[in-house]
Amino acid sequence: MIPAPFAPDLPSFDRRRLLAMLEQRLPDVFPAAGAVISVSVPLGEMAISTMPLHLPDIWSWARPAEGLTLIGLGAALHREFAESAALAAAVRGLDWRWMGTGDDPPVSFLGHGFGGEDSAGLPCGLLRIPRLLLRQRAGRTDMVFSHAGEGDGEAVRRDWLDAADRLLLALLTPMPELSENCLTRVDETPDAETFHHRVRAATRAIGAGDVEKVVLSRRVTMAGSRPFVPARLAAALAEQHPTCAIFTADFGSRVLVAASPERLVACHGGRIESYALAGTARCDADDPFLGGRLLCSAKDRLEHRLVVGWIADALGGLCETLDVPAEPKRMTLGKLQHLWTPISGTLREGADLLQAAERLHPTPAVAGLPLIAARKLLETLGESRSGWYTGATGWIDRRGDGELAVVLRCALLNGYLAELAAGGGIVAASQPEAEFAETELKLQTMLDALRVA
Ligand SMILES: C=C(O[C@@H]1C=C(C(=O)O)C=C[C@H]1O)C(=O)O
Repeated sequence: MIPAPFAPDLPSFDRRRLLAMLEQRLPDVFPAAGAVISVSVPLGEMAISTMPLHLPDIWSWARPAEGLTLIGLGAALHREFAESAALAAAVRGLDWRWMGTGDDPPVSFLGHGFGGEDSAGLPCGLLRIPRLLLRQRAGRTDMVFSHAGEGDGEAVRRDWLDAADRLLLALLTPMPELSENCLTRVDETPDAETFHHRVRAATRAIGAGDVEKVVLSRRVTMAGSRPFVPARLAAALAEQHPTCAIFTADFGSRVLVAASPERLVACHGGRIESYALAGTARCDADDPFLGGRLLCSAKDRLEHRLVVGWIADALGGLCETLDVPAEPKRMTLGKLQHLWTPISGTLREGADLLQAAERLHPTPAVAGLPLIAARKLLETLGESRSGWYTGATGWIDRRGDGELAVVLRCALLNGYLAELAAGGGIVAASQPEAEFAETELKLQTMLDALRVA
C-alpha cells in the first residue's frame, strides 16, 4: 500500500447539528405538476476540499482556483435529448420555482456530445437538476434541494433530509489509501499508422483548398490493475490542475471525469467570456525557450488565429462590447502549454449563455474551418467521437449565469477501464509524427492522474 499522493483535508463540521439545522430551516413544500421546486439553505462557512466517495449518482463541477465547487447528488429532473438544440429549449421552458433564504439561485447541470452519433452511446444532450446540490462559492456554502412534479410535501422533505445525511456522511469519510493503479494500454483507435495517414490526407485537403483547418483525434483505452475510483481521479486532477474546470458526470455504469482548460463560455451578470485555446507545445522546466518558440510559431499562431476569429464572430452579434486581445498569451498546464486568448464582452439585452454556447460549439479548436467542410472531412476520414469528448458540459443557474467547458483531457471510466481521447488541429504545415506526439502529450494529463485514481 502506498499512500495517495494527495491528501485532501477532511471538512470539519458537526453532521448532527447541520442536519438539525436543515430540518428546522427547510420550509413546507407544495409540489406541483409540471414545476420544479428548489429550496436553498445557507450553511455558512464549511470548507469542502474533497469530493464525496462511494456515492453513486453524483454530478460535480469545480473550479478550484476560483473557489467554486458544485456537488449534485441524485436527480430531481433528468432529461435526455436527441439533439443539443432541444436542450436549450428545455432549459428555457422550465417552470422553476425557487424558495430559500440564500442569495444564490438553484443550479442545473447540462452537457452534450460533439454532435452526430456518440460511439460510447452517451445521450446527445442532457439536462439534470440535482435532487441535492452542495455548493461552495467564495467561501460560502449552501445546500439546494429540488423536486420536480407532483408529490407529498412531507415525503419530499424527508427524502431531502435523507439525501443531505448521506452526502454529509460521505464528505466525512476519508479517501481510502490505495496502491498505485498500474495502467495497460489495451486499445487505440485509430492506430499510429492510420492517424499518420489521416494527417497526410487532411493536409492534402487543406492544400486543395477544401478546408483551412481540421482537428483529428485518437481514442485510447487503458485498463487499471484495480477499478478506477472517479472521486479519487477528480481529486487528483483538482490538485494537479486547479485552474481547470474539474467535472464528473455519472451515467450509471460509466462516469465521465475531466480537467478541461477550455472555457467554451461563462456568463455572470451579463458579462461573458470564452477562451480561444489552440496551438500546443511541451512545457519543460529544462527548456525555458519552448514557450517563446510557441508564441513565435507561425503554424501554431495560424491554428490559434482561426479560433479567435470564430469566437469573435460568434459572440459579436450577441454582445454590446467585445474585447478581443490582439496577441495570445500562454497557458501552462503541467507538461503542456497552449496559446490562449481570453475573449470577453457584455451581452446585449435578450442574449444569453445558451445562445452563446449554441453559436460557439464546435469551435475550430475541436472541429475545423469552414465547419461544414471540416465535419465532412472528419466523416470521410472515419473519425468518430465518443464519451462526449469535444462536446461541452457545465452548469446554469435559474438566473441564466453559468459556464460550459469543452470536454477535453477526459476519461470515461467503467470499472477497470478508462477511455481517453486527445486530438490536435491540423493546418497546412502539420507533420504526422509531431501531431501524433502532441496527442500523446495531451493524453499524459489524464494518464498521470489515473495512476492514483
Ligand atoms: C483537441 C484537444 O485540444 C484542443 C486543441 C488544441 C490544439 O490543437 O493545439 C489545443 C487545445 C484544445 O483546444 C484535446 O486536448 O484533445
